[in-house]
Amino acid sequence: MNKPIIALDFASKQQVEEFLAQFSEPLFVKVGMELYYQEGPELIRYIKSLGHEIFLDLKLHDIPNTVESAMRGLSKLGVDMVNVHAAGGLEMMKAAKRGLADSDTKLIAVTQLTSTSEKQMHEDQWIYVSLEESVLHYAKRAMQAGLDGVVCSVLEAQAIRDACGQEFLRVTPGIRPAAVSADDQKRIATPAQAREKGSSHIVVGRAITKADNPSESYSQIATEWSGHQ
Ligand SMILES: O=C(O)c1cc(=O)[nH]c(=O)n1[C@@H]1O[C@H](COP(=O)(O)O)[C@@H](O)[C@H]1O
Repeated sequence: MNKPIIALDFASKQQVEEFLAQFSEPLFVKVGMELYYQEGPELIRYIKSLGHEIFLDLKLHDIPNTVESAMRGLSKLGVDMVNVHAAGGLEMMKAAKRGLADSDTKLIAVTQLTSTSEKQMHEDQWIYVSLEESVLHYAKRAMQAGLDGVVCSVLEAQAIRDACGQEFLRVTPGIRPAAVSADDQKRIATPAQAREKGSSHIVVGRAITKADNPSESYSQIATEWSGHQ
């Protein structure tokens, strides 16, 4: 079972240091734009030096040439996973993969953000199919481009596994233990539902980072996710 990925949505290295000091085991952490735009590559090197796995979540979405060059730069960081927006298109996703050619970094594509409802997708994007159909379409395009998987919600994970196979990653944020509020997320599920419905990875931020006892919250979520309760 893959470790839950902890979203380090903090504003500074100091906050990251204080947070990570509460854990003794190797973790799988996600560095997103809030942190990376403040602390940059140096922070990635620091987290790697502690022995943690890293998902660098910058959600690239630009013309193919720009994305390829950006990925070539990111490939030197030696992170475990990076992402792009599938909405950038097949050519952009192929370009992103070319940029990572000399590294082992896994590349996944964001389908529809977990903060997006079907109604919002219709109103904002004028995509007039069901949300699941849109996510599935993006997943198939990502697979066609040679990517390793997608970011989706738990609600679409099973359909993607059926269509794209077990090896194609289904990385699912929007995870909320029953007692935690949904905040801005729309398509949410518990860690146990994620396991039952075919996620390959779960991403958890505030339910751990804002908990009174983050390490205890992490252990509970990891236990529920693994099914060994
Ligand atoms: O790519 C992501 O990681 C991502 C995609 C998505 O569709 N939804 C989503 O919430 N995320 C990220 O996953 C994390 C979820 O955080 P919490 O809602 O606090 O658990 C955040 O860092 C988001 O940026």
